[in-house]
Amino acid sequence: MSVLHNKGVVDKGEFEVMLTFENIWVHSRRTATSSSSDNASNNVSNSVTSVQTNPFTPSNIYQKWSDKLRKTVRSDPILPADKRVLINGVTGTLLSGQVTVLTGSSGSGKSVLLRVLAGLLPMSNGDVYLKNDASNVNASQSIHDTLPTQWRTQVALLAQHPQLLEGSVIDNLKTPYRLQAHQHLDFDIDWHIAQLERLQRNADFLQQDTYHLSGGERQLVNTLRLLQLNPQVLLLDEPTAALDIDTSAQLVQLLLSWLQLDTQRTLLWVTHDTQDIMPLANHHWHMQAGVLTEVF
Ligand SMILES: Nc1ncnc2c1ncn2[C@@H]1O[C@H](COP(=O)(O)OP(=O)(O)OP(=O)(O)O)[C@@H](O)[C@H]1O
Repeated sequence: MSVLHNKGVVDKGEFEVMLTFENIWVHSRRTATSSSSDNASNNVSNSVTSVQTNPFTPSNIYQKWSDKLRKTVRSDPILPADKRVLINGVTGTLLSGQVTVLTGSSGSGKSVLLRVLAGLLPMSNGDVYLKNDASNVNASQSIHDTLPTQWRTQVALLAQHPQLLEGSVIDNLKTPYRLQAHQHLDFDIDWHIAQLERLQRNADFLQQDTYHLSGGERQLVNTLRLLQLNPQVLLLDEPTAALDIDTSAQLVQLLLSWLQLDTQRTLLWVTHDTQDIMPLANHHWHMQAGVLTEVF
């Protein structure tokens, strides 16, 4: 039976709760309004109608298209700001040492959920709790009571499109240590060389210019840059989407070995390709139109 110790922290048998989220809602924030489109098209049409004589002049042809455009704009439902629901009251728990796979069609809200959990996107309602790393007892910290920079040292998001800086691979790997949140950690080149060996690359890779890296190699650098910082929760947004079969398999192995090396880690893995990671999944969640369901 589950036992609630503190808010957001529950024992789940042999596994510990690393992260739990409760009743999360996210609404879209619209910045452009339909009325401003109307005004814009009105302004154009006003200036055009003042010169109409020949129906085949460019300005009259423009007028025809402008009228058509205005009709299209008006036929759209006009939603007030904060009306569209992107995430619909979702709740879930990530357990230690476990891989949770999240599937769902394009635009269903998977990336939005990951960004909320990583503290990169504000939620309209709800809470996220992280197991308190410094404590042996079952206590947790809320995302609302934690500095974003502090939160992101423990809950890391591996984005779909890696952003690397100009310079060498090793320059990029060292970059996080310049941030205050990671200044207590030391860059460990031997760890990187060992990981590169597993990825069938030698130490020369560290000196390569990131400008010349392939999409797959960029993702590998991005992954190593995050893993070296030892987050408790790793959120993966389609990490193998741009990789060939071999590199994809290597990355899956790298991530799973990393997970198994410490019992205080968990993975939430968004994917469309259920062949690479699904056989290894402990849990499967599915998202549809912002609603999360547990498949197993
Ligand atoms: N910051 C934002 N503000 C408003 N709407 C957003 C924001 N981010 C995403 N959306 C919208 O939320 C919906 C869900 O987007 P999301 O990126 O989570 O989809 P996804 O399930 O990850 O899709 P894919 O599998 O294609 O990556 C989309 O309609 C998107 O346009």
